[in-house]
Amino acid sequence: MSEYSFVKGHGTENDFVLVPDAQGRHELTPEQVVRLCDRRAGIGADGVIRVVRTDATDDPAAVAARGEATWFMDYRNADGSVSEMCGNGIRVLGRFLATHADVDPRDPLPVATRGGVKVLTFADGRHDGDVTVDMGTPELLGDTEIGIGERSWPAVHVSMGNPHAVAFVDDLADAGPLTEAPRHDAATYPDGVNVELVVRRGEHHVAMRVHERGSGETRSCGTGACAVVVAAARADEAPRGTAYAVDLPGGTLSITWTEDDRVLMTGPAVLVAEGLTAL
Ligand SMILES: N[C@H](CCC[C@H](N)C(=O)O)C(=O)O
Repeated sequence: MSEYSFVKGHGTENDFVLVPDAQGRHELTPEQVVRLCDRRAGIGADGVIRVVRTDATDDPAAVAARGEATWFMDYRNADGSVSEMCGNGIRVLGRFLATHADVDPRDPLPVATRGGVKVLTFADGRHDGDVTVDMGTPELLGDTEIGIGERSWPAVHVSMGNPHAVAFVDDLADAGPLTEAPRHDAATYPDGVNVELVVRRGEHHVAMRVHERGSGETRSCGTGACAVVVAAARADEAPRGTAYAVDLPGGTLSITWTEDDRVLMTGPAVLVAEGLTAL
């Protein structure tokens, strides 16, 4: 077993183990990711983020982003599966780079992901404030349905680079404990899906729960909150540029679907510990 340095962080209590790997020497196996995420036998997290230079990995998304982004976010879910994008995680990655690498928080920070290059900006150019992520253009892909226990709800299929099914419910408690993946159409979601349940709290104000593909119910999901706002803004016929407040069990995110069809997500990012771990 070799030792790796790690940093533990979270964004609205969606938590991650970051593995700094600038030179691309620590490609992680699914088994290693599962061990890192184990909340008893490991450090514990909803996912793992390997932070690697785009010129130090042959991941196609990183190779395609060379010249545009120095850093690549290699995101894995707690079950070891790979995901295209992680909204809370990329804010935590930004915080790490602004405090541990030679990244100047006064400048926009492009980061390569499997869902394309995302640009981060730091509030007031400070390394310790909220982080805004340009999450790119959402895709509204039609209507679908999800099922939990005896119940089912219509849902909206939204992609933020990763797949989401957004269901408006009367009460977030209606679904009970989200102990297993909600039923969904396998043809629509051949690689699984992140499922969001949402209620309205006021004008341009919603609250949600999420069952994440590969991680189970989490306290927050950044891409999920973006998918929720796209579905809600369309249903509300809200003017583009309207900021929505999204309450999650782990905190609140501010999300805007802009006039040029991009989604901006703003929220906190907290580093809570760093150390060494055997893998
Ligand atoms: N927690 C992440 C989402 C991870 C999505 C992952 N579960 C997937 O398989 O797409 C976020 O803040 O966006």
